[in-house]
Amino acid sequence: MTTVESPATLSVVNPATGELITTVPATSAEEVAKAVERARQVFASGVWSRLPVRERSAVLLRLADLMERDAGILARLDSEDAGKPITECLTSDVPGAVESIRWFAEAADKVFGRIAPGGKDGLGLMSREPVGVVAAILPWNYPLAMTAWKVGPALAAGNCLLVKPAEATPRSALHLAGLAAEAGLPEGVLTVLTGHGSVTGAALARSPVVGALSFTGSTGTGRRILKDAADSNFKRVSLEMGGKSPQVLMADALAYGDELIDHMIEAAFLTMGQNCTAGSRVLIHNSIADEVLERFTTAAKRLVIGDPADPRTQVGPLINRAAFDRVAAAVEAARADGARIHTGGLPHGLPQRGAYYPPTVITHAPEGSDVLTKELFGPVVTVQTFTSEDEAMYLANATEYGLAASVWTRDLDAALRLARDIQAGVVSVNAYSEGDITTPFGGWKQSGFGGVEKSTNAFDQWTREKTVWIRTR
Ligand SMILES: NC(=O)C1=CN([C@@H]2O[C@H](COP(=O)(O)OP(=O)(O)OC[C@H]3O[C@@H](n4cnc5c(N)ncnc54)[C@H](O)[C@@H]3O)[C@@H](O)[C@H]2O)C=CC1
Ligand code: BAL
Repeated sequence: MTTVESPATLSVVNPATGELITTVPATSAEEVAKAVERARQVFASGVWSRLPVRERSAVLLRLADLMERDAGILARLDSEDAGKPITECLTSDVPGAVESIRWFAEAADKVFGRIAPGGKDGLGLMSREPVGVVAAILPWNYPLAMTAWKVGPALAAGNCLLVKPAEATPRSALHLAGLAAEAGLPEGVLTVLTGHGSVTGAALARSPVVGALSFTGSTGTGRRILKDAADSNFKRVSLEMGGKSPQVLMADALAYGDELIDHMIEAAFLTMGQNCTAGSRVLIHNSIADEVLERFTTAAKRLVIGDPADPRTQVGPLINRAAFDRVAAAVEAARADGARIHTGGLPHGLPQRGAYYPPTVITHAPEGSDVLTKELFGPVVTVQTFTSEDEAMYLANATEYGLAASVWTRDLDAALRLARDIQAGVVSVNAYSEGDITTPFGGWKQSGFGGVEKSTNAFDQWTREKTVWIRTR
C-alpha cells in the first residue's frame, strides 16, 4: 500500500487488508471557518429553520426512505472503513440509523413549549428554539449510527449542522449528505467536513459561531473539546465518551441459560469490543463462577473471526495497528503480572494483513492493571468474582466511568437495588441493551457530560430555551 499524505488529504484504509480505499479532503481551519459562515447565512435565511416543522419532517422522512434504499451501500461503506462485520452493519447499524432519522422526524412536531402560570400582570411563554449553527464530531466505531443519532434531532430542531466524521470512517457520512440533498434538504443545512481531529475538529470546537457541539469519542478528546469551548464562546457541549461497563451476574443468573451467555458474548465482543457500552468487566457470584466461565469461554472460542465482508464473520479486525498494539500490550502486561488468559491473547493463525485480535477472557487480573481499569476498546473481558451484593456493587462502581451496566437475576428486589445504585447512565436487567430510540442515552462520571442522545430529551442539546414575557393589563 502506498499512502501519500498531502497536507490536504486524508487516507481511508481498509483495516481488514491494510489497503488504501480512497483519500478525502483534510479540511483546514480556514475552510472550516468558511463552512461555518455559509451555515450561519443559511440558518439566518430561514430556509430551513423557519420552515413549518411538518415540512422539515417530510424532508427527513424522505431521507430515511433513501437510507433504506441504500442500506446495502451504507453497510458496505462502514464495514470497509471500520472493519465491522457486514452482517452487523446490515442488521443493526444501518437499520438503527434509519430509525433515528425517522423517529426524530416524527417527533419534531410533538415537542411543544410551555406557558408559565404567570400572574394578573403577565404571561410567560417558554419556547425551544434551534441553536443555529451546530456541530457533531464523530467516532469510527459506529460511523453511520452515531451520525444519525446527531443528525436526526439537530436537523429536526431546525439547525444547520456541520458534521466531522472520524478520520478512518468518513464515507458513510459523505453518502448520507448526498442522500440528504436528494431528499430535498436545502444546501448548507448539512455539511460534512472530513479531516483531522486536531485541525478540523478543533476548529469546530474553537469556533466563535458554532453554538452547540455534540461529540462521541474518547474521554481525553472530550476534555480537550470542553476546554476549547470554554476558551472560545461557551458553546453548549455534550460529550459521549468511554466506558468500562460491568456485567453483574447474581447467584441465580444461570436461570437464563444460553440467553445469558449469548448476551454476555454480545456485550463483550460486539464490534470487536470497540463499543462504548462494551461489558468489559464480568462480575460473577462465586457460586456459579466456574460454570459461567467455562460456558462463556467456550462460546467466545466459537466466534467466527474473518473477513468483515463475509456474512458469516462475527469478529473482524481492530480499527488499526495502534489499537492492536495497545490491546496486546495491556493483556501481556496483565499476563506477566499473574493474570490467567482462558482464551485469546496474542493471536495465532489469524489473518495476517489486518489488525486481528481474538476474543480474550482473563481472570486473576492484578488490581489496578490496565485490563481492569482502562477502556481497552478491544475484544478483551476480565472476569472477577464476588460473594455478596455489597461486594458486587462495590466492584461495579469501582471505575471512573459510568456509561452502562447489565444485571442478571430473578430476584426483583436485588435487580432494583442494583439498578438504583450502580452509577451508570443505562442499566439493563436480564439483558445487554442500550434501550431503544425512545430512551435517553448518556454517561455518568467520566463517560458523559452535558446532554443525552436518543429520546425527546435529545432535543435539549440542539435547542435553546426562550421565555417571552407578555405584560397583561
Ligand atoms: N465512546 C466511544 O464510543 C469511543 C471511544 N473511543 C476511545 O478513544 C480511543 C482512541 O480513539 P480515537 O479515534 O483516537 O478517539 P478520539 O476521541 O480522538 O476521536 C473521536 C473524534 O474526535 C476527533 N478529534 C480528535 N481530536 C480532536 C480535537 N482536539 N478536537 C476536536 N475533535 C477531535 C477525531 O477526529 C474523531 O472524529 C479508543 O481506543 C477508545 O478508547 C474512540 C471512539 C469512540
Ligand atoms: N454503542 C453506541 C455508542 C458508541 O459506541 O459510541
